[in-house]
Amino acid sequence: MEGKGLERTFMTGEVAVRALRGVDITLARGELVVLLGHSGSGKSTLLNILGGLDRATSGSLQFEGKDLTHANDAELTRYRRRSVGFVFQFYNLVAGLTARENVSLVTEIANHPMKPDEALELVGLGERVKHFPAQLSGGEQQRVAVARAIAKRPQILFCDEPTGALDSATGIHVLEALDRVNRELSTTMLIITHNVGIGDIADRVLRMQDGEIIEETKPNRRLKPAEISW
Ligand SMILES: Nc1ncnc2c1ncn2[C@@H]1O[C@H](COP(=O)(O)OP(=O)(O)OP(=O)(O)O)[C@@H](O)[C@H]1O
Repeated sequence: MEGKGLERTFMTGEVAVRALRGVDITLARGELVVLLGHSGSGKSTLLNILGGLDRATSGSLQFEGKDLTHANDAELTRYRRRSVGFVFQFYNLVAGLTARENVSLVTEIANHPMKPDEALELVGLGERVKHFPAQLSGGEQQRVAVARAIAKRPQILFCDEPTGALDSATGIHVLEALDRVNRELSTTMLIITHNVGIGDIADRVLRMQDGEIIEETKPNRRLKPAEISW
């Protein structure tokens, strides 16, 4: 996917906040990219635009040869539904449903979904399918959220601070689940974090500041999540 010259200005009363100031970004198929940056640098704004949750004020956006720049609401909804998965900091699971049922919410409306148990197996929760969210740790709940996001086999997964609410040891299990999904399903991934250490599990690291990408690095070797700490 490719964004060019992306700008996003928010108007709050008379005040204009330029959250994105001309971002060029390309995500190759199957690539795992980590997006670093301090609070307020524009990471979530960029993710929301790439994921079709928001529109750029100017600039262009392409996905798999399709132009999303001028997509209407129905086209953006179709793009999100068919092609995109999201994982957010807070897991947003339905408390009254088991892990399996939470994943089924998505697989029932998708075109070629995995079986819920297969998705839960992939994130290491094969033994927990009948548990309710309250019976799972924070890291396990986040892995259910990952299973839910990938069960419809999206081409691209956007993760906004997926380990933000977790301690390092638990967060690593979530990153292991993401890493496995990326390798086994070749799902393209963009992971937002302000945790510099997480950059070591990526194919490529981008750093944002004041609405711009100011640095791009390619680690010599992509580390396994178990090899990092923060
Ligand atoms: N809906 C909105 N209305 C007005 N201003 C907004 C809105 N969303 C974001 N902003 C502003 O845009 C800038 C970038 O915000 P954004 O949430 O993208 O940053 P971030 O890097 O994701 O930060 P964090 O790490 O805290 O989530 C900030 O100055 C923020 O206040």
